[in-house]
Order: sequence, then C-alpha cells, then structure tokens
Amino acid sequence: MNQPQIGTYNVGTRLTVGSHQVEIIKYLTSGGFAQVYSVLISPPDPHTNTNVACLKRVIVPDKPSLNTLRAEVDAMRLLKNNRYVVSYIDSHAAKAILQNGSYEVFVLMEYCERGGLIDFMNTRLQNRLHEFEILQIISQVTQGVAAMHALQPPLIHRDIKIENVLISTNNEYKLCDFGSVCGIIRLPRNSQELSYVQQDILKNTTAQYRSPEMIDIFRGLPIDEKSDIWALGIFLYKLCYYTTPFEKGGEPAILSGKFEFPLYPNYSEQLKSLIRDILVQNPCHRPSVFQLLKRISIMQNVPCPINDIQTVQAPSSHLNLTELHQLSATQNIQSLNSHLVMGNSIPTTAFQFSTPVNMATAQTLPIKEESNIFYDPTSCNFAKDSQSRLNNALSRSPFELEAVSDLNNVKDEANSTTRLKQTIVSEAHNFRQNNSLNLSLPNMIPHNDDSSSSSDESYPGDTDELKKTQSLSSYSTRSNTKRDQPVEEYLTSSSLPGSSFTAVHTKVNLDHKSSSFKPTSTNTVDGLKNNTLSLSKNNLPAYDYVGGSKQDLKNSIQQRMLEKLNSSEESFNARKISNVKEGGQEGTNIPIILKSKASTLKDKKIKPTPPPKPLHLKPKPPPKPLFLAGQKLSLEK
Ligand SMILES: Nc1ncnc2c1ncn2[C@@H]1O[C@H](COP(=O)(O)OP(=O)(O)OP(=O)(O)O)[C@@H](O)[C@H]1O
Repeated sequence: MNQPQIGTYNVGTRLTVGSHQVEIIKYLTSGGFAQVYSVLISPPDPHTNTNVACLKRVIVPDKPSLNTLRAEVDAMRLLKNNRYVVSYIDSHAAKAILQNGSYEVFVLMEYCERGGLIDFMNTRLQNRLHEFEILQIISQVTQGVAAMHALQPPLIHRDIKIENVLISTNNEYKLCDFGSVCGIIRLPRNSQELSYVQQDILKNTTAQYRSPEMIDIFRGLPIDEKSDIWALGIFLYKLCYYTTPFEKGGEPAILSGKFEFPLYPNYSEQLKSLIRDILVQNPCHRPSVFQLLKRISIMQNVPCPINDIQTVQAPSSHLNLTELHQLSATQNIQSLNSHLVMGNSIPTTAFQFSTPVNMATAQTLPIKEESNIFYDPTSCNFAKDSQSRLNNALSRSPFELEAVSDLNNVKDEANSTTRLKQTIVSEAHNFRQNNSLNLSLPNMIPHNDDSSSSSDESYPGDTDELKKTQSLSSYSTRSNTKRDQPVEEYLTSSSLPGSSFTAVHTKVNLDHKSSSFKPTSTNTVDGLKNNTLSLSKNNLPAYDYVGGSKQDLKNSIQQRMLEKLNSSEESFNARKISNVKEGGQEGTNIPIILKSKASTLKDKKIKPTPPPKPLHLKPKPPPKPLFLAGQKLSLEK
C-alpha cells in the first residue's frame, strides 16, 4: 500500500483549523492513522477555558474516506461538552499537498494533559488500582457512553477499551476515538449483508472486547448498545486484573462465556458480581447503560448522576409526538450534559434547538419501579424468530429483498396523518420498551433518502416536528427504497448524506517552518457548500464547517441528526470502502499513515474466525507491559 511521506510539523508551525488559529507546541505521538500534537489555539476554547488543545492530523486517500472521518467528527460534535467525552473544538479538511487525491484532515479537541488511562495503569503495576478508583473510572466512562446511548437514535461506540480513555488535566476520565461509531446494526438478510456486517465488525472493533453477538451473528441477536455494555464489562475486568477475561481462550471462550477471576488483587464480591452480570451471553439480559450506572453509584454510595432514559421516555397516553421527543431529549441532554457551556458557537445536539421543554410533564412522569435493576429478558423481542429469519434469508438469492414491513403496510393503507403519527409514537414506545423496533427486518437499516419520509405529509409547516418525525420514521418508512435494486448497490450507492464541511478559503501554513504566533484570521467564506471544492489563494482546496446564522446552525444540526439516523447504513457504506488501520511508527519525521481502502472480503464464511492471537498495541514511550495492550484486528492480515 502506498504510504504518503508527510513529515511532522515543527514546533511553532502555524495553521488555521476552521475558525481557530493554531500553533504547534509539541508533536505528541502517532496513532494508527493520525499525528497528534499539543497546540496553542486562538480563540481559546470556552468549554475547557484554555488556549491549549490537541490537534489530530489525518491523511485520507479519497473522498469516501473523508466521509468516514466526517462521521467521526460528527459524532464528536454531537457529544461536544459532555464532561466524560473528549471535547471537540473545531475541524478542517483540505486537499493534501501530495497531489494524489488525498485529503488532509485536522481535528482540534480538548487536550488531555495526563495522557491515556493505559499509561496511568502502567504506573500502577505494583500497586494495583483500588476498588474506589476502579468505580470512579468506570462510572465516568459509563457516563460518556450514556451520552451516546441517550441520543435518538443511540450511537454505539463499538471500540470501548482502556486505550480509548484519556485523562484530563483535572483528572477526569474521558472517552475518545469515535472512529468506529455506528447506529444499531440490524440483522443481515442475506449472505452479502452478512459478509458486510462481519467485515465491518472486524474492522471497527477490538478482538478481546468483541461481544458474542458480534462474533456469532448467527445467534440472530441485535448488535446495539448492549454490545457496548459487554465492552464495558471487559473494560471493568481489565481495570481490575490488567488483562481481559477471555485473553487466553479467544473467540471460543467469549462464545462460551466462561471466565474466572484471578485471586489477586482481591476485589469485593459486589464488584465481581457486577462484572458477571454484564458479561452475559444474551444482550437482552445485560443492563442498559443507565442501569449499569445506577448499580455503580450504589456501590460508590453516591446518587446516580443521570436518570434512566427508559423511565423518562415511557410515553403516557396524553403525550403527543413533540412531547415524546422533548421529554427524552431534554432529560438526556440536561442530565448527561450537565456541564454544558450554553451559548457556545456550535450546539451539542439537535435537541438543544428544541422548543423549550415541558419540564413539568417530564418531571411528573411516573417513575418505574426497579426491583430488578437489570433488563427483563422477556422484553427483548429482537431475537424472536430472528434465527429462522436469518437462515431463511441466507438461503435466498443475495439480491432478493424481503417483504414490505408491517409499518410500511400500515403507511400504505392508512392515508391518514393521525394513524401514521400513532404508529410512529407506538414504534418509539416499543423501541424504548423492548430495546428494539418490533418491525420486520428490512426496516432496521435506515435509508438515506431524506425525501422519502411520508411524515412530510403528516406535519406540514412544522419543520422541527417534521425533522424529528423523520428521525423516528426513518427506521420504518422504506416505501421509497428501490425494492428491485440489487442489495449491493443499495448498500453502497450513497456516501454520507449532507455535509459537515462547507468550503472556505483557508490559508494553511504547510512549510513546516517556525514562526511567531499571530492569531489573525485568514478565513474567508466563499459560500460554496455541498462538498464542492474550491481553490483558495494558495491553490489549496479547503473545507470547513462554517457557522452561519442561528437558523443555519439549527438546520445544520438537524440535518446532522438525520444523518445520524442513517448511521447503520452509513456504517455499511463508509466502512466498506475505508479505514483499515495499520500500525505506525513513532518519532519525529515519520510518515503519517494513510487511511486506506479496505480490501474486499471475499470469504463469506459465516463461521467465526479462529481466535486471533492477542495483539499488542502502542509500544509507545514509556514502554508498557505487553499484557496491558490490545489492538484492533486488521483485515489485511
Ligand atoms: N485529546 C488528546 N489529548 C491528549 N492526547 C491525545 C488526545 N487524543 C489522542 N491523544 C494521544 O494520541 C494517541 C493516538 O490518538 P488516537 O487513538 O485518537 O489516534 P488514531 O489514529 O485514531 O489511533 P487508533 O485508531 O490506532 O487508536 C492516543 O493514544 C493518545 O495518546
């Protein structure tokens, strides 16, 4: 594979990233794809209240890969300002100087001065973590994950691991690396989709943290938030014992679910029982992120920091669709992003733009009794018949699409806005109650056609409501999907919809020379949108997110939320063509690693692959013990 040879920036190099002037303080390290620097920024970030930030510089080979990175940036934007997520500041993409069609992407984010959790753990090899420290770390990371799961629809991180937690200056543990984020993955309907799903999982997850339903898709179980919960269980085990529970046994061990606790260090029965309750085979039996947090809080003897979204989202009969959304949205955002700096230039999520919320209604909702803190297994409908459906689907032609969904039938038959609305509300209710949409399989992959929602007709004149309605119904309205279209084309025909970046003329200092830091803006907006390339003065086509009026921002964020709704399919699309990670070297003037196209997975074997040997990640200075490391499995092995 061709690797572009791009050296690292010298100290003092100045560049422009979005609306920020940046000066390189120090080259920190290189990840799988990125060079990472500490930088000075102007203006300072209001959230962290500092002018020191972290700059990630990534080269991507083409536009589809750029779209993949956009998805990562979009996820960061959605989670911006959550206390336990590394905070996004700004971003910028431009054609790389290599003249080979590649792009250079810059992402500015909060600088986590204390480095990685793995580094901290390595300082405690002799004196292992105390239980209270473990509970503090898992609580904070779980809160970061909760912010993702609370989004509508939820985002799945898919790569929760020790290596993806950083420690901030004030000692908070923050989730990072949103490059694997996706929506709920519905069951594949045929061998081609199965192959995509398997390939996607291999690329975007780390072997030792992979859940049983990810390894054995034939179980017909959902790949959703509960897969993150499984990873949190592995994460918790590793915090305790510095190894993963299935380290030796690999995939067969994960699928058998049998693991043991080492004798040393000795942790409470409560903590071990929590790990046991998380690492159960059936995702429906695992706790939700809120139930998990509640249990951790009980062990810490502190109030649970956030409310259970399941409780606040239970719609009562008098709730209309707006209220349904507002309740869940407000409760989530208020409780999860309680440290939000309001008035920031770019809001955290679409929900912040919602009409002021009926908090009185939200607060007076009946609180569900939680005698059993974990999920009621009988409420998980997803797997019902899924095994036989999967088998049936796989015996069919890859291009044969399934019958129209229940909801589509309802929609087709009922030309009534009221009925559609009731259906959507009911689906939302089912979704939250059962943790799945009780629809036939074709509806579980959202489609990308924004214009297809029949909700347009239902809510004329109410843009916000319309967008939200589309959000829900995008799971369930497939009427405009070309049913005679081959599946392969359907899965790959579109890139990420919408645009996070609009073209600006941005002067980027690429000569790597040191110069004094003068924070004067060089950006000029030329109004080009929709990913159209433009040439700036120095002939560098450039992109950036451009903030416009508040209405523009609102529209932009709403659009992004719609994009997120399509993330399952985006995931298929984007991951299929991009982003096989390869190891990089360290040191100055090392080449930046190119985010490259993945090779097509030809092997459509449906049996799980043999357990990979544990790979060891990031032998960065200071040297780390091998048993603390983990690595994503490369498809190109
Ligand atoms: N915000 C940050 N503050 C401080 N250090 C950071 C920050 N982000 C990343 N780093 C450092 O840079 C390293 C690589 O970053 P990151 O994992 O995001 O890159 P990557 O190319 O996506 O790598 P990979 O996908 O292989 O994990 C991290 O392990 C961490 O040490």
